[in-house]
Amino acid sequence: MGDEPERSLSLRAAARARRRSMGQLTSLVATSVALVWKSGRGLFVLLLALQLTAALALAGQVLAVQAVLSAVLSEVSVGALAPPVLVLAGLSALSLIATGVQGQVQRLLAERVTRSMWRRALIVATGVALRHFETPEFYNRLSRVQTNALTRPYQVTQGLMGMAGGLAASVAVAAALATVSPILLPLVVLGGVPVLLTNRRESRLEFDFALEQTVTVRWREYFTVLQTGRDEAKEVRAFGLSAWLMERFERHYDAYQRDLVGHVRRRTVLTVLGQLGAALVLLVTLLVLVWLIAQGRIGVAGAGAAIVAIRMLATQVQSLFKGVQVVFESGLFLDDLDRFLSLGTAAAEEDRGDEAPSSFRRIVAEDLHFRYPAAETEALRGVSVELRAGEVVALVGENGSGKTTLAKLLAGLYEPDSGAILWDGRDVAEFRPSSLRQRVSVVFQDFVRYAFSAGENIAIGRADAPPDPDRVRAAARAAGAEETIESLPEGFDQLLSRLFPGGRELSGGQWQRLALARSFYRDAPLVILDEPSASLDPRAEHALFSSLRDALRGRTALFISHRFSTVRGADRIYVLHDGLVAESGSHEELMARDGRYAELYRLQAGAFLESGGDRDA
Ligand SMILES: Nc1ncnc2c1ncn2[C@@H]1O[C@H](COP(=O)(O)OP(=O)(O)OP(=O)(O)O)[C@@H](O)[C@H]1O
Repeated sequence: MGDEPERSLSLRAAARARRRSMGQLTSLVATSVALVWKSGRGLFVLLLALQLTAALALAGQVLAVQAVLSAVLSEVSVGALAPPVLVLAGLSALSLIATGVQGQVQRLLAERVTRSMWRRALIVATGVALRHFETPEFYNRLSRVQTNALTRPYQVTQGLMGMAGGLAASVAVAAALATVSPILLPLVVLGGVPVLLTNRRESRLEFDFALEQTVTVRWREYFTVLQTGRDEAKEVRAFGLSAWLMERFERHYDAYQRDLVGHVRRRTVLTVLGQLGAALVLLVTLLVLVWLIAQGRIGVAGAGAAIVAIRMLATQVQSLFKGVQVVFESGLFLDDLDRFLSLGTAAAEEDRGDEAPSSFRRIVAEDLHFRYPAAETEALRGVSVELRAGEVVALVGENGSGKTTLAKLLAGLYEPDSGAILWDGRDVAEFRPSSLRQRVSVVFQDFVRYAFSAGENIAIGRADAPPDPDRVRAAARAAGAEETIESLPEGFDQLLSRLFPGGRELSGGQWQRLALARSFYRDAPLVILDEPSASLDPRAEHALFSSLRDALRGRTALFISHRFSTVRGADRIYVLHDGLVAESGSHEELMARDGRYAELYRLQAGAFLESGGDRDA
C-alpha cells in the first residue's frame, strides 16, 4: 500500500514537531487563551466567575467543617450547631451548582471555539495552491486538523478552565488549610508532582500515537466513504464489493486497534505510576497529621478540618495538573494545526502581483514544461500554443498526452516549471494568481454537481457578485439547459440533489449542460472546456457546437475533445502526443499533412463507416 516511506516521513516529522512543540508551549497556551477569549468573552468571564465561586465555596466548606466539629466537641446546644451546619450545606450546594452550570457554559464556549477553528481551517483548505492536493502529506495533515480542529479547542477550553478552577480552589483551600495547620501545606502540593510528571509523558505519547496512526486512520475512513457514499453505492452493489470492502476495512481497523492496545497499555502504566506516587505523598501527609495530633499540636476539630482540606486539596491540585496536561497535549496538536494554518498565510503572500487585464488579443504559451509534484516524468515536455481573441481552439490527443494538464496551466491552477504563458506579451507570473483565475472560466471533465438549486449551480460561476436572474437564464439557454430547468417543479429554484429533502436529480448530460451554463455565466475572456460534450447526446452536441460561437459572444474558447466531428470546426487544432505538440493547424491543413491527426480522424470516421454511421464524418 506504499505506507512505509510515508510512515517513516511522519515519524521524522513527529520528532521534529516534538522538539518544536516543547519550545513553543508557552506561546501556544497564550494563543489558546486568546482564541477562547476572542471566541466568547462573556462566556469566558462567566466561566471564570463560576470557577471562582466553586473554589471559594470549597474553601468555605473547610472552615465550616472546623466550626461544626468545634461545636460538636464543645457539646453546645443543638440550636448553636444549626448555623455552621446550614452554612456547610449551603456552601456544598453552591459549589455543586456552580460546577454543574459550568458544564453547560463550557459546552457553549467550546462550540464557539470549534467554529472559529473550523473557519480558519476551511479558509486554508480552499485557499492553498492546488499542488498541495497532490501530496499525501497534505491529506495527512488535513485529516489530523479535521479531527483535532473539532476536539482540541474544546479540550483546551476545558484544560484552561480546569487549570483556573484547580488553581483558584487550591489557593483557597490551601489558605483555609494554612489557618488550620501550615506544616501540611507543602506536603499536599508535593502530592501533585508525580501526576504532573507522568501527565507530560502521556501527552507526548498521545501526540506521537495520533501522528503514527494518521495514514491507517485515513485508509479506514476511505473505506467507510466507499461503503457509505452515494456515488459509490451503485458500483458496490453492481460488483458485489460489500464483503471485500468490509474485509479491507477490518484489516485497517485491526491494525489500528492492535497499536491502540499497546498505546493504552503504556498510558495506563504511566497513570498508575503517577497515582501511586500521589497516594504515597498523601500517606506521608496523613502520617504527619497523626504525629501532629499525637504531639498535641493540633486539636481534634482542626484535625478533622485538615483531613477534609487535604482530600479537597489533593483533588484540586490534581485537577490543576490535569488541566496543564490537557493544554500541553492539545498544544502539540495546535502546533500541528498552526503549521497547517501557516499554509494559508503563505497562500495569501503568494497571491500578489498586478491585476490581470480584463481582455487579451493573444495568449501565447511558450515551451511549457510541467511535472506533477512527486511524479517521475514530465506531463508537459515543451509545449507551445497560441490562442487569439475570439478563436475556438481544439486540443486533441491520446489519453495521458497532457491536454488537461495544459488546460490547468492556462487556467492558472498550476505554474509551469519552465517556459511562460504570455498575455499580450506579459508573463502571467506577474499577475495576481487569483485575478488571473478570474479571467478564465473552466469546465472540468469531472465537474462538481453541487447540491444547490439549478439557478445557484449556474450563478456560482461568479460567486463574487449577486446573482443576476436574467443572465442565469441566458447562460442556461446558451448551454441548452433552459428547457430542462424549466421542466423541473421549482424551475431555477429546484434543489438538485437527492441528499436533501425536496431535491431532484438530473441525468449526466443534463448536469453537463448546467456546468457549461456555469462557465458561460462567469463571463471571462477565456473559456476552457475539458470534454464538454462527453455526456451529451448527438443532437445536444451538435446544437452546442453550432451555437458555441454565439454563446461565447466574442470570448476565446479552448476545448478538449476526443470527438473529431466537433473538433473539425475549430479555428486551430493542436495535437498533443506524450507531452508535446505533435502537429497543429486547421482541420484541412492537418488532413492534408496526413500525419497523426489524419490517422486518428480516419480511425474514428472508419468506425462510423463500418457500422454504417455518419458517412460524412
Ligand atoms: N494529479 C496528477 N499527478 C501526477 N500525475 C498526473 C496527474 N494528473 C495527470 N497526471 C499524469 O500526467 C500525464 C498527462 O495527464 P493529462 O490528464 O493531462 O492527460 P490528458 O491528455 O488530459 O488525458 P485524457 O485524455 O485521459 O483526459 C499523464 O501521464 C498522467 O498520468
